[in-house]
Amino acid sequence: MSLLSVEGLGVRIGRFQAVRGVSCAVAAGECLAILGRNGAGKTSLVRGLAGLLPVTGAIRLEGADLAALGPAERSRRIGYVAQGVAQVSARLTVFDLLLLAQNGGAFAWAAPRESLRRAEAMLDLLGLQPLARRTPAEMSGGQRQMVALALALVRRPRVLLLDEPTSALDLANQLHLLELVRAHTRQAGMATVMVLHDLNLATRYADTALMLEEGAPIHAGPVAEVLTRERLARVYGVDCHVMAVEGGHRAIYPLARL
Ligand SMILES: Nc1ncnc2c1ncn2[C@@H]1O[C@H](COP(=O)(O)OP(=O)(O)OP(=O)(O)O)[C@@H](O)[C@H]1O
Repeated sequence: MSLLSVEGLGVRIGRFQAVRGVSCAVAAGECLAILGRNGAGKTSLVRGLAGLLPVTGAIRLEGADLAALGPAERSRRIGYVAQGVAQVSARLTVFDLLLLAQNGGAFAWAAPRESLRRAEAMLDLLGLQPLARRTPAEMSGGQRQMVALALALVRRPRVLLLDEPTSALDLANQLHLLELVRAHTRQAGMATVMVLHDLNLATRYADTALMLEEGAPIHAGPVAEVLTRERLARVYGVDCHVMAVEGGHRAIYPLARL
């Protein structure tokens, strides 16, 4: 059974139908990449899944209808890291934020030992120990992007939604973050949905992909089947060389705009 399944999903922004007719499923331990051109509806789709935009159709989490869950339960089960790197004004340190996140945002005078342990483990996992006593205002955009992932993961969600999680990261950190996301997804048996513009990162780290065009799905399946030369030409208007590379991955090299 899929951990996350979506059937006939529509997402509206006000009166605008940003997404329509999306059906897909993500198994426990797998990563789905949401792909498509600017304005295709990728962010709207993940915001709909996160409960931040009104949806039609069905979203099921471990077989249960998501609409039946209250907002607190929903946010406990679904971790969401938004697009862009927000300027957080809170004068709280990364460590405090990691404790607060585990408590559903509620302040507690004394954090349980388990929460302290988990916050430490998350700092270690993401290599964020040197930043533990800093506030987000005292960090770079890329560092804040790593912290945003830590804040989502520390709550141990069943579904992780990431909107362009590597947009502010250098080459090494792009790989570091996505390796970590994939390993954590497998190990925790989560379902991860990530919007990615970098098709090479998608072929390397996603198991499956969903390509959107003008709000509608045009292809879904194993990532290698979705990212073919013909489809890239049609969707992006770019002729690409799609090569098999070491590790069984594919590399996509853009040759020319068509
Ligand atoms: N507040 C809004 N009101 C009306 N339409 C909107 C609003 N916000 C976004 N849209 C439109 O919804 C469509 C989908 O936007 P969305 O942000 O989901 O696209 P995207 O695929 O994530 O794009 P990008 O790759 O540029 O981030 C776009 O055509 C956009 O112009």
